[in-house]
Amino acid sequence: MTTTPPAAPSPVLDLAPVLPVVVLEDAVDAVPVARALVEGGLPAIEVTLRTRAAPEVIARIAAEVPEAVVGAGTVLSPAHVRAAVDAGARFLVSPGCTDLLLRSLRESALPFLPGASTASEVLALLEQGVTDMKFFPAEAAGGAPYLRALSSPLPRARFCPTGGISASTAADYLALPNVACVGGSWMLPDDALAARDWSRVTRLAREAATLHIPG
Ligand SMILES: O=C(O)C(=O)C[C@H](O)[C@H](O)COP(=O)(O)O
Repeated sequence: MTTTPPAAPSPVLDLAPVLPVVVLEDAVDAVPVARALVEGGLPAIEVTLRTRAAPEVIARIAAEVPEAVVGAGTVLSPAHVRAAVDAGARFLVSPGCTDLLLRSLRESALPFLPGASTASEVLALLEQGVTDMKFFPAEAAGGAPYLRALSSPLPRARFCPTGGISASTAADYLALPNVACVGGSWMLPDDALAARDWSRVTRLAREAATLHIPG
């Protein structure tokens, strides 16, 4: 049997109470969005690989917004890991995990947050030495009460719940002992992005950044 060293706890989880999830169709918006988020107090930024523009979005933020810590989300395959690393991503996030993906995430040498949503998936990651995870899709999978129920039998797992979380539900998650930060896109409403209303993004980011992490 091979033993794998434990994955280092992800410093990304400790940068701010909220990890903004950015989906951009046009790389021209990358730098203003990142600056708006950083100005609001959210330096860690997850750019999902769901759009064609995503690698360029990551590259521009990495090059032009040094105060930001930009990572890639929706990392589903070794090819995505390579694309994210090449673009300059500093952390990797996936909605779920497989052995193949976990191997590739480890080989990247970047901090990573693999997704899990059941006790068995969490246990499988713990067995691999991974303690920091994304709980996805957070609201649809059972929300804060579900995640609280996982904390008693699986106290070593630390989560960034993401998926369907809003400004009004984020605090419920942050009150849990097994939550380090929450992810979401609520500070980037579609209409604000369409209008390029960066001051509104900053305002929403600032509200998110001041959410309290108990203890
Ligand atoms: O594609 C992925 O890997 C994702 O990361 C999905 C995101 O977690 C959600 O799109 C963000 O959740 P919302 O706040 O509901 O927008």
